[in-house]
Order: sequence, then structure tokens, then C-alpha cells
Amino acid sequence: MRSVQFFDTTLRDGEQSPGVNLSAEQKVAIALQLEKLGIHVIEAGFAASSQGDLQAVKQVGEAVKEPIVVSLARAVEKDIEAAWEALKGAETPGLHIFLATSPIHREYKLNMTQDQVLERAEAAVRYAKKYFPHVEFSTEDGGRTEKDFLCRVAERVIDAGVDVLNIPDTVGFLSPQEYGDIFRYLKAHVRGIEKVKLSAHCHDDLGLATANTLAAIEAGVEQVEGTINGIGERAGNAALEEIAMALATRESHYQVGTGLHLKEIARTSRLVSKMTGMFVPGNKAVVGANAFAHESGIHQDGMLKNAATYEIMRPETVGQTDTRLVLGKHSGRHAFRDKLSSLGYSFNDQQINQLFVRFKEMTDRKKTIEDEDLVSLVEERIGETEEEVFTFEAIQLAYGNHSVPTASLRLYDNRNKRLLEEAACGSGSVDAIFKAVDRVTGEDWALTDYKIVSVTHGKDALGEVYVKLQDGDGRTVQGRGVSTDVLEASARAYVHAVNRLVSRRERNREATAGVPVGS
Ligand SMILES: CC(=O)SCCNC(=O)CCNC(=O)[C@H](O)C(C)(C)COP(=O)(O)OP(=O)(O)OC[C@H]1O[C@@H](n2cnc3c(N)ncnc32)[C@H](O)[C@@H]1OP(=O)(O)O
Ligand SMILES: CC(C)C(=O)C(=O)O
Repeated sequence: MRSVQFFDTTLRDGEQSPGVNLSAEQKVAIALQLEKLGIHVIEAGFAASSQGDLQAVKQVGEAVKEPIVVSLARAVEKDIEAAWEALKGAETPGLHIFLATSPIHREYKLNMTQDQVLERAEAAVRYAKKYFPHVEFSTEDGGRTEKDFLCRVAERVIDAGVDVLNIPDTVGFLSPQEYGDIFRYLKAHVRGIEKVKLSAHCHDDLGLATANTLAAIEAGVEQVEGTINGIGERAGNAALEEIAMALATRESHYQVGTGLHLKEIARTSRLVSKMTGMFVPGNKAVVGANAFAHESGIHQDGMLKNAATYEIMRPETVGQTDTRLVLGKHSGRHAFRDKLSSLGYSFNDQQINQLFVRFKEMTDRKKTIEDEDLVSLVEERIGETEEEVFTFEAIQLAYGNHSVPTASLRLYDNRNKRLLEEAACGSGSVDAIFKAVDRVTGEDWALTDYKIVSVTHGKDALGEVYVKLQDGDGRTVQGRGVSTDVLEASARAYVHAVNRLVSRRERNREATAGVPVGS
């Protein structure tokens, strides 16, 4: 199997993302992590751009041992000298010279003829080779350069002794087919092309950077360039983690090895995100928070039966924490039961069905369902030995600061199998609700305590209501209700307590009736 080497430019092209400015210490920290990932070439910066960057490139060059460390340089002697100043003490110094070759760049930016470009390119490589053992040359905007002229530039820098020839799609303009064709063309037409490594460098202006890089690999390049998390100028560069995982996941298709330590991908991504302040979108391939998260019931069911149904790679391969089955409005019973069992609860089918109805009601009102929400929901029913005499069905409230609060309530009477409806007014909404329950149940229960607690945070947090009720015989029970709405939670708590009182009272009566008189 042939291998492709990875050239990381997070510290140079990645740093060209607007708003990103890495200190020398940050560059060193990222470079050391890139070394752990197994990156072969690290572009540490552009030494001629400032004294600060020269120092940063120098520190990276001294810190890493294995990868080649390069600085970018224009095709001018003073840039090459600045790069040498930075890297002369490095273990493995390298230089990356670039010069634009496309008609638009030649005419408007450089104001150079084709011949001047050829001469400058050759002279720069010859000058660089006096200092650096490893020199790469990039034909900036090579993707929009006339193919024949590109071949002439290639021959001139090869003759000058360049080691790597990079053809960048600087403005992310080409299709994968077109980009691959450039390398096929160079291989077929450039004298001495076998002496150099060909390299691909893609930008993501049309969202094609990864696809184009893979097309270049299929066309035979031996080096690919990009950044971690795909950061970079404008829409960014090709994301190295995507290319690495495409090659690893589709190994039988590409037949290319990378030698990267894939388990370091997630850690590298987090470090780059933290140090650059560029957040990784949740849906970002490979490293996004949702890359291994499954929300919908049918997917979750498939995942529980066999992860390969919906995951083409495992999160642990890239050092991501485990697959997440996110419970939400699209989840089904399989994932719901699995989540409850991971929280330590086990229920029979009937209980799961009842809890699932409550769970779905919750998902209609709450965006994210946290573990605490589920625990709260489940514990509403847990340890429940009393029969559910009345099931809470619905509540409607009328409230205004100039009118009397009114509650209409619907309960289901499980013993007589019928719906019961009542309305009542109160001094406040909670009072109206409780009075409505009293009416439906036909008793006047004494409320001795009432408490509201918030289960989770945020505006859609679950409210938990606790009530204490006493019946005429002095029997006291506690009731608990949970909902995103505290008034509904109050109704549920009150009905819960009523159920307990009614069933306990009846159990007591039955027990007393069974005891012989005088005993
Ligand atoms: C595709 C890429 O990502 S290329 C890398 C882009 N990165 C950067 O530009 C970041 C670092 N850059 C800088 O700090 C500054 O631009 C510097 C220090 C390099 C140069 O600054 P200045 O001397 O003020 O020049 P400025 O940036 O305004 O203009 C660039 C000059 O370099 C010339 N130039 C551009 N590319 C090259 C090249 N590859 N080789 C030789 N000259 C070049 C331009 O034609 C222009 O020359 P002019 O002044 O004769 O018109
Ligand atoms: C310097 C070169 C390789 C570059 O960044 C580009 O062309 O995008």
C-alpha cells in the first residue's frame, strides 16, 4: 500500500483566519500535539511577516523533533533569509516558497510576465537550496493557471532542485475531476516529475476542499496539505481530520496509508479550537459534537442493535468520547429503555409505556432532555406501591390580575373507568387547581405543605412540586409532580398525594375489617 504524508498548516494558513492570532507558546503547544498526531510536515508560520512570527517559527523548530518544520516565504531573498534565521537551529528545517502563476495574479497582483515568473521561481529555489535541505515550491493559484505554463514552471523548479511541488487550488474553484486532472497532466508532461513529491493544497470556498484533496490522492499525489478543523483564510482549508478518516475508513477503496495516530484527532481538534477561539460546529465531520450523536428513534434502535447501521467509523477511533444516543422528540422506546437502564432503572413494558407517554409530552416542551429530567420523571413513579386511583389528564387555567383565577380539570377514574371533569375558582391559580381536584374527588383535603424546586437550569427547566396532604383521620402523605410548567406540576403533585391517601385509607379499612373483633 502506498503512503501519503500530511502537511499541516494550521499555524500558518489556519492562523490566516480572520481574528486568529497565536502566541509563540500557543504555536509550540499545537505543534507538539501535531507531532503526537503523527503529522509529517508542520508549517509553523511566515517568518518574514513579523519578528513575533519569526520567533514563533524558531520556537516550534526547536520544540518538535520528528516532523519537518517549515516557514512560508515569498520568492524573495529577504523572506528566505528570515526563514533561515528562524529555522537554522531546528532539528529538521524546511522552506515553503510560493509564487503565483495564474494569469490574473501575474497581471494584477505581481505585475510580472510569464518569463519573469519562471526566472523568479527558479532563482528563489536555487537560493533556498543553499540553506535548506528541504524545499517546497507552491504555484499559488495553480488551479487557475494555464496547464502548459504550469508544466514550464514545474520543470524550472525541478531543475533548480526543489523537493516538493505543490499545486494549490488557492481560491477553492476547481471540481474534484479538474483538480485530479492537473496532477495527471503534470505527470504525463513534465520532464523530471518523478524527482519530486507532488502535493495538494485545497481551499473550501465551494465546500470541496476534502473532495478535491481526495481526488488529488487518487491522481497520485504523495502529500496533502490542510489544517485541523479546516480553519483558514476565507472559508478555510481542507480539514486534515476529514482526509485522514476518509482514507482510513475507505482503506480498501483508496489503498493509501497515512501513519497518523488517529486517536489523537479529537484532542488535537479541541486544542486548536481552544487556542484559536474558533468553535467547531456541532455537525462538523469527524470532530463535531454531533458527529457520533444519534437523536431519532429509528437510528437509535439500529445503533443499539448494531452500531454499524448508522456509524461508518467508531468515535473511539478518533479519540472522541463514546457514541451518544441523545434523547429528544424523535426518540423511540428502545433508546428510552436503554437510557433508563444506563441510569440504573429497570421497568416492565407497561411501566415503560406509561413513562414513555410522559417523556414524549416533555420533549414537546423541552429542547434538551437531561439525565436529571429523566430521573425526576422516573422517580415520580418509582417506589409507587399505591394504586393510581385517578390519572391526571388535562388542566386549563384562566388567570388575569383583575379576574378570579379559575381552573378546569380532567381526571380519569381508573376504578370506574370514566372521565371526571370539574372547574373551581380560587384565590390564586394553584388554589383554584387544588379546589378543582377536591371537587372531582369529592373530598376537602388539608394542604399542610407546598414546595417548588427547579430540576435543571434554563428557561425550559423542569419544575418539581412537592405537596403534603392530610385527610380527616390525620393521615399525612407527600405527593410529587414534575412538569416544565409549575402549575401543571402542582396539579400532578396534588393528584399524586390524593391517590396515595385514597389507596392507603382503603388498605387500612380492608386490614381493619379483616381483624377479629376484640383482638
Ligand atoms: C495564498 C496565501 O495564503 S499566501 C500567504 C499570505 N499570507 C500573508 O500575506 C501573511 C503575511 N504577510 C505579511 O505580513 C505581509 O504581507 C508581508 C510582510 C509579507 C509583506 O508586506 P508588505 O511588504 O507591506 O507588502 P504587501 O503585503 O502589502 O504586498 C505584497 C507584496 O509582495 C508581492 N508578492 C506577493 N506574493 C509574492 C511572492 N510569492 N513572491 C514575491 N513577491 C510577492 C506583491 O506583489 C506585493 O509587492 P509590491 O509591494 O511590489 O506590490
Ligand atoms: C502558499 C500557498 C500554498 C497557499 O496557501 C495557497 O495557495 O492557498
